[in-house]
Amino acid sequence: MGRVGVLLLNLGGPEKLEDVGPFLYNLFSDPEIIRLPFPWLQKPLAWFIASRRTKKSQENYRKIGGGSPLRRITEAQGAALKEQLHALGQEANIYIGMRYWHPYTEEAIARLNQDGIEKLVILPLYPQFSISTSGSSFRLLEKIWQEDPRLQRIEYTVIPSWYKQPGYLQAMAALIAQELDQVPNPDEAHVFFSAHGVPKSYVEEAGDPYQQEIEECTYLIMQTLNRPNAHTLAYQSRVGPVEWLQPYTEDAIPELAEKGVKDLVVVPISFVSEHIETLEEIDLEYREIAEEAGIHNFRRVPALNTHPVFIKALADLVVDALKAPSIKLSQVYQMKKKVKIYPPERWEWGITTSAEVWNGRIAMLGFIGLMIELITGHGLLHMLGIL
Ligand SMILES: C=CC1=C(C)c2cc3[nH]c(cc4nc(cc5[nH]c(cc1n2)c(C)c5CCC(=O)O)C(CCC(=O)O)=C4C)c(C)c3C=C
Ligand SMILES: [Fe+2]
Ligand SMILES: [Fe+2]
Repeated sequence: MGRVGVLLLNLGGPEKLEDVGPFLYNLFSDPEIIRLPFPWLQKPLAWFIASRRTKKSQENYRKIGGGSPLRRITEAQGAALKEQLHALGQEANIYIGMRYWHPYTEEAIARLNQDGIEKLVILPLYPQFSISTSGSSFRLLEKIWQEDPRLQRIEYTVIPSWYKQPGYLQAMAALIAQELDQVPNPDEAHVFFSAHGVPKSYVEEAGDPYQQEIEECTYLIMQTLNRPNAHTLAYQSRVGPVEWLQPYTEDAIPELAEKGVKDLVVVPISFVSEHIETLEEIDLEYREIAEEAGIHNFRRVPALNTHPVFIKALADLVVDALKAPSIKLSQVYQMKKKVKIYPPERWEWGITTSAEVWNGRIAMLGFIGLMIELITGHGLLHMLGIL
């Protein structure tokens, strides 16, 4: 086998408070994060939303020490993975490609090109697939691949999602068990899975398999845990005015308290590292909601970070992927069957899918304009500097 590389894909996070604005701009510039009818509107709207959100987001990052720990943790995961692969007899270089902050995916690709990597495993650090996370990174990679002929010589394979991997499930179950055993009556504690949300339309209209993969993952973790505890799944971190997957974490916690739950063990399920949504949103915001609602024991299961069973699971995924028939970037969306590739782009006359898509887009544009006018007191054209 030639020189082997593993490309770890992740979201990225601002390292300093000054990074928050440009990080948010990068995030909202992604059409997989805000789906807009007209591409030309993407950048101005990204700038607008990022400018409005920066201050509040900076306050949250300040509460967790002034920046995201994501880069440091992902680098530690990469180093541990390299060591574990070596122990399994598989030498490999590890590359980290972040979607919205340093080290960017483009930088990782430039480095693996320089190193002369001949065989590459693309492994997103998201256990479940979503259009907005792994899907967005895969789309970016497809574009980079098309533009760089050198990459076409690399034999690569993609791991689309891996939430069923036994080692991953065991590591999650071990961390949950450890937390349950800290409460006075472990069997009475309620296990509360809090997944990162996505807009409901991603699942219902665009066919994102995310909700189904999260639900199945929750079920598999509870089976692996093999304890009698009751459990709930809810979704956190909603952004913007549209409906996201329900129930929302901030509503589900007081509802459980009302039903008499006193001990709550919260499990962050969509992400394998500590980040702002665990350290700030769960540990500070949801804890306050829970305590006000009468929950005595609020415990949060730590993220997997460099848990040895988890790192072994990642190494097993890589070793298995190197042996299996390769999966191409263009195949991922076919495998995640329900995902529609893109809405039809060409106009067709009559009551057609295309007409409905365009009607929807025009309505959406009107809606965005109205929202901006309501929030700011100025019209969209005024905001964009056109009027
Ligand atoms: C699997 C995890 C994630 C999904 C799904 C996801 C979808 C999604 N996110 C936003 C908007 C924001 N996300 C932000 C930060 C952020 N998001 C994830 C993970 C998922 N996002 C992580 C791990 C992080 C934190 C990185 C870090 O700095 O530690 C932010 C910025 C923070 C803030 O201002 O609240 C935004 C905004 C949307 C709109 C979306 C689905 C469409
Ligand atoms: Fe997010
Ligand atoms: Fe948040």
